[in-house]
Amino acid sequence: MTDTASMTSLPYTDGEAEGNGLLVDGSPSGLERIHDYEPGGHHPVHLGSMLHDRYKVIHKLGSGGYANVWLCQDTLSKMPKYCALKIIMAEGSTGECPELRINQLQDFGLDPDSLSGHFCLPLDQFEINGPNGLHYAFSYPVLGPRVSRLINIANSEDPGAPLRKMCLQVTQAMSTLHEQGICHGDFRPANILAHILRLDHLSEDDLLTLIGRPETVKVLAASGDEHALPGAPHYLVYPIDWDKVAESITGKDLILAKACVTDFGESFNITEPTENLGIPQLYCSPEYVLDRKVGLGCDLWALGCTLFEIRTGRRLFDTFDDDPDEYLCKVAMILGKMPEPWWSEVWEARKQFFKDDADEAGKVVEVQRDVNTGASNSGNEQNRAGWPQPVAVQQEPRSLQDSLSSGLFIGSRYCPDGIHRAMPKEEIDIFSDLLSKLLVFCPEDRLTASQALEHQFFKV
Ligand SMILES: Nc1ncnc2c1ncn2[C@@H]1O[C@H](COP(=O)(O)OP(=O)(O)OP(=O)(O)O)[C@@H](O)[C@H]1O
Repeated sequence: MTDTASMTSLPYTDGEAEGNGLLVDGSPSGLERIHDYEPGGHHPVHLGSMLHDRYKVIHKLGSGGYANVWLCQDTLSKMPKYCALKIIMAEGSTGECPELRINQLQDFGLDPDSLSGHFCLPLDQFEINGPNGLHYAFSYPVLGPRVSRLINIANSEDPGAPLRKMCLQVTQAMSTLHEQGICHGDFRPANILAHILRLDHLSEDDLLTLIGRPETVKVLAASGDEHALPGAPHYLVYPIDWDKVAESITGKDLILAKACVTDFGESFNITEPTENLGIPQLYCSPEYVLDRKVGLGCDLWALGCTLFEIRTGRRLFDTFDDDPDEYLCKVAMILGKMPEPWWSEVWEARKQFFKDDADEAGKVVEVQRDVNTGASNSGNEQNRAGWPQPVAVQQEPRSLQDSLSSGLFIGSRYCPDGIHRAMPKEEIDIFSDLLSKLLVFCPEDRLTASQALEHQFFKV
């Protein structure tokens, strides 16, 4: 059990009356939701279980919105061999499952061989029939933490060089995909993981010494007793703590400065664009937020946000929640006034935050608002509780250079003040130039991924 888990005295439930009535006896941080163990939900898995008569469960790699990912040993192999086994919830295991998108793209003519250097492609695919229904399962190569929080690299003497190298790799990945007529649709750091050294020669015991032994938390019935539900496990497993691995003497060399894009779930053929992008607000291009326009430009905007995040460990347009107005405010504060008709007509709430005209320096000018009520003094009555804080009181960055000037910062519970590294002035200038050419309001004017590869930033 983790420290936080052992400090918690009452069983935890992550909602009101949960469908399955189960409780987690500790911290839910990093875990899948316990009430997702019900018909249509997750497949219950225990450490040591054998799946598909082949994959022995060793540890947990993570969980997402519709799947758990387990570190498994492939027992078909005589030598130790490991994989990441992604088990999709039963209700997601249909023909619409995003994980199957790679097969559809292949049917369209996508060449997986040309992608294999940059993308994490499935090795095996099968079905599991369990108490909660039928689940699709996919095995993948085992990867490490997301590329925007590589503590071992941030701690190194010159983190700039490896981080720029990873920026180059993700730009190459996007360029390869776009050359094949595919828009990724969900390009962001959470979907880009670092490669790790091969684990395959290690015994299970040596592997667990390296990555840490699994920590678990009990799953109980509402009464506090053991439960007897066949559709739920008796404990949940906390995922591998990559920060801890990166801080350890043996683990710090395990994680490599090599990026791998993991997710094709939102990808589409550019001749048949989807109507809705699945990418979170933080990485959405303004033409999608304001006009619902979808295309390669959305990927290029997301690439700009992603490069910033890889190099700095911080989000460029960081917002408190998914509020589109707050997001557009952040964008305008850094990139300036948006073109028409967005500024005057399409972005309806804009007048509550910014004046019509920019100042002499071309910066947007905020409408003065009452900090306590959020009401603007422009006479507009539409303000309401919950509007974003007036941006002026937050000392917001006013340009890409400002945003970059705080350098690299990664928070970690193993380092109380976080890890901070300055970025040289010359690099700030060159990097802000590249970002300014990707984060252009008009999608047609953005650098393409292959043009971006020619930028000076990648030659520093
Ligand atoms: N091949 C892999 N190697 C190591 N860890 C992985 C791998 N694939 C996924 N993970 C880990 O598992 C977590 C969940 O995986 P993933 O994001 O694919 O699930 P999901 O349900 O598709 O998520 P989402 O909510 O983004 O749809 C990831 O955040 C990552 O930490």
